[in-house]
Amino acid sequence: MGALRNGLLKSQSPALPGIGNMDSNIKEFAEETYVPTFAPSLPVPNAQEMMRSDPFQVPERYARNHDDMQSDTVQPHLSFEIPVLDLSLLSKGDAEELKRLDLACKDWGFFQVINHGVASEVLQNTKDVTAEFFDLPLEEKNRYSMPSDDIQGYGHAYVVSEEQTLDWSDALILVVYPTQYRKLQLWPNQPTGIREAIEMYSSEVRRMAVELLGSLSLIMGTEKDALLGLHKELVLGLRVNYYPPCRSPDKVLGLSPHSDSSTITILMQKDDVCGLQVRHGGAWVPLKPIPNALVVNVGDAIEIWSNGKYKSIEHRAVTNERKARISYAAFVCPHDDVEIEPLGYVPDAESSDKMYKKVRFGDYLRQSMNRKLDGKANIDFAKMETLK
Ligand SMILES: O=C(O)CCC(=O)C(=O)O
Ligand SMILES: [Fe+2]
Repeated sequence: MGALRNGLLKSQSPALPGIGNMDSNIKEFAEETYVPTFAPSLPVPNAQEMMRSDPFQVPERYARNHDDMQSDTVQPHLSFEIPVLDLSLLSKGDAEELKRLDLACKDWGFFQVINHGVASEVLQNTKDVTAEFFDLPLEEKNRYSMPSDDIQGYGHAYVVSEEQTLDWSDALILVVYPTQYRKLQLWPNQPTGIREAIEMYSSEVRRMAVELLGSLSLIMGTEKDALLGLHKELVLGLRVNYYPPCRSPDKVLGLSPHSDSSTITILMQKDDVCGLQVRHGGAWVPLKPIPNALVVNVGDAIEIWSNGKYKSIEHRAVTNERKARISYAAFVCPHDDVEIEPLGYVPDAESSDKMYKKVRFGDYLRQSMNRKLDGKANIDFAKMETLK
């Protein structure tokens, strides 16, 4: 059975202590249920504690190559060119806004979304309660540590060797949808209300994702519900990134350059600290937060489905000298068993030749999670041999 290749079977969902009205959303599984695991990651020191114990040190494992860092070009004046789209117009099928979406996905692979319909209280509550989580003593947070075989829980992902340069961040990673994939033993219980906040925020993000998939289907020349249907089941993983300040921000990176393996990623970030940078024309462009807007980026799955018309753009996070930064990346993905390949009828596709072969999404995702974050290297797995 393909679905069981990378997962595990459990006969019952775990107990749900203190989860309040979330219980009603969770089915009782009398039968065996597939719950996927993703990839192992080597344990590394906690970045927040490291900073707390000695704010002036940058241990060798975190220090980036000086020449590489110096040769990076950052172009802050281009920040204002990153498109801002209105979801309420997109959802109504507004032709002009759909055209702008097409350009945004072609030229930038990144855009900010306003009028998305997620109440500002929901955004703020999620930010407040998760910030409180990261302020808890390490011992409390470690109750939700990632197990040795998976990257769900609190810890670090994508660490595959003792030699690789480490990112200046910690993360809490949880699969939220479908509900039967939840590993609730890794969902924090503290501070009060954190589970409900994650549930509420994720359900809003999922609604947004469905609307965006509708608009993307239209600009890809197909029926509005086509992309959602292709997912078989919408999988949503939430990664909350905590970037402690760094007194030498030019020596470290919060998150190494990478593209996301998802279909799309919906990202919330703190309004008052800049950190996200997007690759554009060979330079890095800071994505300046618009209060209450959410950021969306094209993931590898859309690049493959659109035969390269829409590109999953490399991005990275830099650290701030004084302020911690928290970002919330919701990765919207197809079911593991979905086979993705160029759709074939995307208008104005870059090439009429197929640039990507058919890949099972679960295999694609796991090969990308079993390596360090490394620019656009993931997508080679799906490239036609002749194009590698
Ligand atoms: O912190 C950010 O803004 C970027 C996060 C990100 O790219 C990710 O988690 O994949
Ligand atoms: Fe990312």
